[in-house]
Amino acid sequence: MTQFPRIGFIGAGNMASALVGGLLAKGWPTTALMLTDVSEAALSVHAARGLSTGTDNAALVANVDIVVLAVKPQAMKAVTQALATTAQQAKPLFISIAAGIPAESLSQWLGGDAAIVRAMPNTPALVQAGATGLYANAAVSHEQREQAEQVLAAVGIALWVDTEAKIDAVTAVSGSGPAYFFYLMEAMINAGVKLGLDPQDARDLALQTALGAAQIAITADVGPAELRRRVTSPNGTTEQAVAVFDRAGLADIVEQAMRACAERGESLAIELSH
Ligand SMILES: NC(=O)C1=CN([C@@H]2O[C@H](COP(=O)(O)OP(=O)(O)OC[C@H]3O[C@@H](n4cnc5c(N)ncnc54)[C@H](OP(=O)(O)O)[C@@H]3O)[C@@H](O)[C@H]2O)C=CC1
Ligand SMILES: O=C(O)[C@@H]1CCC=N1
Repeated sequence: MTQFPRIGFIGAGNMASALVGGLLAKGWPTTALMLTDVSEAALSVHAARGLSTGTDNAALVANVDIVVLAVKPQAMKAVTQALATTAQQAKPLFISIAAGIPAESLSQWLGGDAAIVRAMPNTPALVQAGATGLYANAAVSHEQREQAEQVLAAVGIALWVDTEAKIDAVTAVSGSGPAYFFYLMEAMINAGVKLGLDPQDARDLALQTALGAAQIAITADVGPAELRRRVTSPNGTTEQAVAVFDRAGLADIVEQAMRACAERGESLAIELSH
């Protein structure tokens, strides 16, 4: 296996930028990373740090080991169909990070029998704290599987799921997950201000608390339920807050939100797979 496979990103938006930023910080050589996009503005930040950028998606496919398909799901069919001839000649590994789009559709659009890994990463990849679920179709070789894992594990944790349908569940937990925590952060900061804190203080306290809670939950030898119990003194303050969450049915709301997220993955597949 090449030590650093050459990776080309088609689409240089939010998620590609997070992955590229994380890979660069991890020591991935600039010469092994390239990007294309229809938007010069999206490319300029990458060009400024010495990466090869351009607008010719087919030229990129012909020059890399791994193509990361990082355009919106709605753009995926047109982008991949335009690459079919080059894909059949170059036979790179394609990693699609798009929500919803099935590997079978991508393979067909790319001319058939394409090696496709579906990956569902998340934006904390930027700080090597990413969480990615991976699924490979039958055309992916053992070496390509290792390469895909090498790339995503460089920017966080990467785990394989055994059915493609589980990518929708990964999306609900970790792909979209950062947004849930940001939502909670926003709500806590706003509430802290309403309780009388200076906005900067509310922000610093809320964000440091999120960081600390995540770090302790990752390293502790007990689960989140026990960690919560350790914060919750009998007849104390936390108990009152958690009682409000329980009365509002917060756990049920979280489940409903995550089901809606996973179901959107399924409906994107129905809308966009033909
Ligand atoms: N954002 C996230 O947290 C996550 C996103 N994803 C997936 O990643 C994918 C990208 O999402 P995100 O980064 O948020 O989206 P963005 O819109 O930020 O990035 C997509 C980029 O692709 C460009 N683009 C459109 N058409 C083409 C084309 N023909 N050739 C090259 N580039 C093109 C877009 O340009 P323009 O805007 O001008 O159209 C845009 O700059 C999606 O499929 C999404 O499901 C997966 C996990 C997490
Ligand atoms: O919202 C979306 O559709 C994408 C996929 C996961 C995170 N963002």
